[in-house]
Amino acid sequence: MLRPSCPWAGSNSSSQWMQKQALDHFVLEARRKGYVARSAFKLSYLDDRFHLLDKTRTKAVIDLGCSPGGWCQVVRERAGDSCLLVGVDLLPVKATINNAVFLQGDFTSAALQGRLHAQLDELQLLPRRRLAGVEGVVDLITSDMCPNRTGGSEDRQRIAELNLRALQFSLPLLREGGHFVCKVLGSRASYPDLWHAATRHFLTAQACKPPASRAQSDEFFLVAHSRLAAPRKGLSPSASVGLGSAQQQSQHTYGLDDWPGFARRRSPKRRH
Ligand SMILES: C[S@@+](CC[C@H](N)C(=O)[O-])C[C@H]1O[C@@H](n2cnc3c(N)ncnc32)[C@H](O)[C@@H]1O
Repeated sequence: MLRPSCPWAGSNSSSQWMQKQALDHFVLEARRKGYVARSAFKLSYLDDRFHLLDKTRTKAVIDLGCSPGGWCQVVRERAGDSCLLVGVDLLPVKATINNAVFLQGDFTSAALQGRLHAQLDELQLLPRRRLAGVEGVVDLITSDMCPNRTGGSEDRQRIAELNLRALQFSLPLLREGGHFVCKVLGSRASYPDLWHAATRHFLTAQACKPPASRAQSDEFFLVAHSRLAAPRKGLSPSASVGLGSAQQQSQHTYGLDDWPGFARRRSPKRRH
């Protein structure tokens, strides 16, 4: 959402946010390239760096927290039209994406997860039984989900819990060699359980800050690359595989998200 109407304009923080958006390089670039959100450049960067998407190999992607649809646009662009794409968000998706299924609701609710499993079943994306055991078939699961932020340390805890649930949900669905990416807040110390699980189940795990992620934000992305056939044993929570700089991470304070959910809820119309 690039140029929202702004019924709440007048409060300092929202007009500051609008000013920042108007001048922002990535907002202008997103508008030029037809992305519905500047966040598209975060996934593009992560893909350039970690090779998550491929036109011939990527057959199925799940995007949690997908509204307004910037990441889905990047998936469609980079994985091609035949890649199955399922998105979930509390809010409706604004982008028009061919051959994609969107489910609106709270990812953490049993009802939404039931609908999601039914949808995955219909698309034949549920784990398959093989002679050697059960195997997932999804190539990439992303989560840019971010609960509305209060600015306190509980934000980090809430997103860490949400991410852990997303990873627990994702592990059985991902094929061997598949990837999991999620937005994290703060340094690795803010999400020890998530980090531990990522390093056990994937070949590498790295926290990365794309240039499109605002410098004043404590947002990073955890990229868990290449799901292992079986989890590593005996890895302590402090073990590091491809660890980003914790010192660099801890310099960042809370900042604004891209066109955050609470704002979109108040202003459903998008103007071009
Ligand atoms: C930063 S935005 C995602 C932007 C998206 N990646 C894009 O490029 O367009 C975060 C989204 O997470 C969604 N979200 C937060 N908590 C959620 C939950 N429990 N279930 C589903 N969606 C959630 C919000 O509604 C919001 O749209």
